[in-house]
Amino acid sequence: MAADLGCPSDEGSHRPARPRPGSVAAPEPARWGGARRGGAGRGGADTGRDVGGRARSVGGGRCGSPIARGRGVRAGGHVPAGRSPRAGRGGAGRGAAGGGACGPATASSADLPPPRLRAAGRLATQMSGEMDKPLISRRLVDSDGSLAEAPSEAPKVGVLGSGDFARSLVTRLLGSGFSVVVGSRNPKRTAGLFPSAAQVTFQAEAVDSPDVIFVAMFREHYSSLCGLSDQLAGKILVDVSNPTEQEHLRRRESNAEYLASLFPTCTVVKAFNVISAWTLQSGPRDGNRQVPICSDHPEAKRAVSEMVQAMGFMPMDMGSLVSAREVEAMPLRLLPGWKVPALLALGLFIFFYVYNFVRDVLQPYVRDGKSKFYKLPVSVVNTTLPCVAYVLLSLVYLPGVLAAALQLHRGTKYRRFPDWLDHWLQHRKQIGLLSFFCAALHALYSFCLPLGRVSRYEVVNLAIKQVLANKSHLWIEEEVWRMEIYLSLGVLALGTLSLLAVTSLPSIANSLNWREFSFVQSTLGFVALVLSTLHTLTYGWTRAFEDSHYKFYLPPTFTLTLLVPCVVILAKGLFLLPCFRHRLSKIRRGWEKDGAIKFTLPMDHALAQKTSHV
Ligand SMILES: NC(=O)C1=CN([C@@H]2O[C@H](COP(=O)(O)OP(=O)(O)OC[C@H]3O[C@@H](n4cnc5c(N)ncnc54)[C@H](OP(=O)(O)O)[C@@H]3O)[C@@H](O)[C@H]2O)C=CC1
Ligand SMILES: [Fe+3]
Repeated sequence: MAADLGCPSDEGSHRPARPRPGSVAAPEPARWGGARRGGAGRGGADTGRDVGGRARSVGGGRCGSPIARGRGVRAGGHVPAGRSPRAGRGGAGRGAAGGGACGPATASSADLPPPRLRAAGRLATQMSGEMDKPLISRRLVDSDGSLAEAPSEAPKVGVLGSGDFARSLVTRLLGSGFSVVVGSRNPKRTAGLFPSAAQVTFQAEAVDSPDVIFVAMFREHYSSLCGLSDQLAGKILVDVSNPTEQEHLRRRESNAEYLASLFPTCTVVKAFNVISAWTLQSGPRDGNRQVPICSDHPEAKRAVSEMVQAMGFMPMDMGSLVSAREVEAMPLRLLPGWKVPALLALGLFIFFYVYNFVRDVLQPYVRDGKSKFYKLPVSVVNTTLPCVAYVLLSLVYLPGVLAAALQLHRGTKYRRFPDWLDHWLQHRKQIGLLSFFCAALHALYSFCLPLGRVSRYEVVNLAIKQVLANKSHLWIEEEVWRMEIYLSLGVLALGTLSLLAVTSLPSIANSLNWREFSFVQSTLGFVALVLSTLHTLTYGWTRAFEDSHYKFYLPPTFTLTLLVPCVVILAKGLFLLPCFRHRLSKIRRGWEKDGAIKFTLPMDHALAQKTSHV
């Protein structure tokens, strides 16, 4: 908490001595015209006036779209003092008591000067006007491809810190049409790391003019900014930080809330923490465009959201600053939703691998003393993978069958499924993708089998046997047909599974309507299950009925794998019978057996009318 930190409230004494303006800043581009950054007139106050003036003229009427203008007006509107929950947090009591918060003792967010917020609104408005421009604006790119010069009318944004994240952020901000001032403890050392269009200066100077300041530093260094609390008052601080997993578990308070408690006169917005420095630099991609944002101040949130959009990302409103903890947990998650399916796949793999090992390796060794341990790396794995793929695929469709059976039994769809079934239904996509992964590996292993020494020796040995037995033509018609059908069905099943996997990608799924999506996932998925079953049956052929294939009294593996898929296929077939199908479709349209809602299908209604006078 703030109190632990004991940030000094006599802010003046801690403020670092302001450097001689212009001593280390990036070389001033000639085209900057009115926006004076360097030379004798580059002092903080001057810069502030320039930016303020610019913002005013932009807010006055040259912003982009009418929507953006409308937003800008709202954003710039008067904000009632009591609206910000921060007002309660950093109030006079805490300040007067000289608590942990940095800055003037009596200040609170209720005192946020409206001009600051108006400027933020104007900034957002101006930014949204830039949204339809390319991410890396042409005029910013030097002939050598580097970012050179920000346009003079660009809205100004501050960035504190000069690390990896700050550098990528600055590059993207410049490329999106912003003017950026970077605040560093040692600008001389770090200036060369930034594009020449960025102004790199001391922290105290950097926070003077911008209304939105990104704090691209680690949490433990936030308190070192306490000396700037006077200058930061009323500004929007964007917290981009991420805790480590241990820090997240140990601390109850999010980094953003901690920053807000240190600077009660500022408005803190949590954003960009889920975007890596690399993504910022290389530009947003489909899968990671979303930027969750939260803040207690709607106007500040809107201003940052529009910046996010201007930078090519998609803002996602996560509510007030209490959500920051949840937002900070997002990058810590390791493949959420995959844990149970992955454990299931691993469990099945171990089970079938051990089963195949006992049958194919241990049994010949124990019974005949034959060493078949060479089968462990490829052969046993390749017998195991299709079993896992096949069972997993049937487990994608089993919960749907169970849910239908439950609805038929209950005579309603308005009762919750048990939790385990709910979770199972939610994990079907991951289970399906793992099934596809195992099937693809099975195909690859099968392709590689002829490359191994084993199959080469087997072919040669068979040929020698044929020669010794004086046989010139080995051709078993039934075997040939079995293998041809088996291979063809396998390829068809894998092809259908690939289609399912591709359509589960968000970018493809979003381009399909609901009917198309459900046709692919439900109908084609079921076709894939049937094809896999036929593939397994042609592999097994008559082996299930031959004693020699029951090793240690264990049935062949394929007979085990057929159990669940056959149940699913039979149940699906059963639900297609008119009596079940009709009842199920009534239930899914809201009909209940004994409940309050009596639902009559239009057809029944017509029938009832026809027969009512009989
Ligand atoms: N890297 C990434 O991909 C991502 C990072 N983040 C977050 O961004 C923030 C910055 O990360 P990153 O850029 O990687 O970290 P770095 O360590 O590379 O940079 C941190 C910067 O903080 C500045 N700083 C200010 N005061 C201090 C101080 N007292 N001690 C040390 N440094 C100080 C330094 O700049 P100077 O010396 O110029 O003052 C330094 O360059 C972190 O909170 C991180 O969680 C979030 C998402 C992704
Ligand atoms: Fe196969």
